[in-house]
Amino acid sequence: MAIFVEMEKYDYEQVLFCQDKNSGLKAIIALHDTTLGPALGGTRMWTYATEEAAVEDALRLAKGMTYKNAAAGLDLGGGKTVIIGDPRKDKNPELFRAFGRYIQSLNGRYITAEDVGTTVEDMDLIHLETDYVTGISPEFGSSGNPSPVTAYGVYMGMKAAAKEAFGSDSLEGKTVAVQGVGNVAYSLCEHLYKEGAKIIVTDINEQAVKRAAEAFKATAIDPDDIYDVDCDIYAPCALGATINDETIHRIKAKVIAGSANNQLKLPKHGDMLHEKGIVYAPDYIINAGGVINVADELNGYNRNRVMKKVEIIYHNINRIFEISKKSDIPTYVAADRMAEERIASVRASRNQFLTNGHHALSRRK
Ligand SMILES: NC(=O)C1=CN([C@@H]2O[C@H](COP(=O)(O)OP(=O)(O)OC[C@H]3O[C@@H](n4cnc5c(N)ncnc54)[C@H](O)[C@@H]3O)[C@@H](O)[C@H]2O)C=CC1
Ligand SMILES: CC(C)CC(=O)C(=O)O
Repeated sequence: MAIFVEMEKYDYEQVLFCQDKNSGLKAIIALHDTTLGPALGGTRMWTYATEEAAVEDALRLAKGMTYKNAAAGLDLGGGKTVIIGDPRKDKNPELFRAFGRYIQSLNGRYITAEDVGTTVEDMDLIHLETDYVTGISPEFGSSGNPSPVTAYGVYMGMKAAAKEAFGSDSLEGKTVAVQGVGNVAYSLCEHLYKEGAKIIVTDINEQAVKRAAEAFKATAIDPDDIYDVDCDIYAPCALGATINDETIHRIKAKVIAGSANNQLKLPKHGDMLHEKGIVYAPDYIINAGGVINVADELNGYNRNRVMKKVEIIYHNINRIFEISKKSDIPTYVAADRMAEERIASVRASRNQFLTNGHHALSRRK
């Protein structure tokens, strides 16, 4: 990969490669755009097939955070980290502390939190080295694991998408096929189960499937069968790019609404969903609950306030559908438009001359 070509193509601000021989840390922090404020986005730990795949993931995820934070109305930019390694085998306290020092070196330009493969305990280790970390243990006045709040937002967004597709936002009796029953999806299933949805689950981790199948009377299926199953709603809640050339013609659902980041492998897959009349709730709109939750820590955390704020996802998803219908554009394009307009308006107003402490002229006596 020609890294500067890639950075220029999507206008990335900065990419930081971090290594610590002692602990085995190999991390990539990607900062996409800080027009709206410091970049906030989680840290993913994953076994990547190649270093190039890790860089690509960090870049895609960071750009997604810029759009997610902008569309959610947060005064935050977009960034993300990937740590190369197996979260079950390669973690050690020194690794997260070394990573925490790298975050501290960015002096507030980047704030992290959990993502796939990282936990509240990992964030607590990072916190030993820097304050620029959220989702740490509640005893520090923090919000802990963001996943239940992400799940609540996905549930709200799924209801809005159901209303669009079926004329009612009730999920009672609807069949929802959930791919990946990790932190977010387990909590999502709790909401679905309470509302009387029929749940189908799959995961590459057999224990995770068993736990969800037992708790929610869900039907367990093999990972590859999720695309062929008869269902009303497909909820991708594992990794990205599951809507692709191989899967798109197999999906029978009328609605796609799930927590995974970067669900569309390529933009053309969003166009294809639009042509097929499948109601797609754009990933970074529907899964913004987690970041709304951790962002609240920056002002002194209040759970009740957060749960109210997260309900905005229902309205944001509706707004996307309205823009999509009015302009006859795919929903992912409508979402991009909403986010880009907010960033552009802030960027334009920042072009005004400001005599603040950062401007050379303000130091003149
Ligand atoms: N945790 C959060 O608050 C947020 C998470 N997300 C996104 O939601 C998704 C899920 O996140 P978490 O629940 O936190 O992660 P997790 O790691 O707890 O759960 C992911 C699950 O997907 C399973 N999985 C991986 N590949 C699979 C495959 N090919 N087929 C079936 N299952 C597979 C894993 O075994 C795991 O159980 C990720 O894409 C994440 O980036 C987005 C916003 C916030
Ligand atoms: C803090 C996380 C929940 C934010 C993030 O990385 C995401 O929304 O993907």
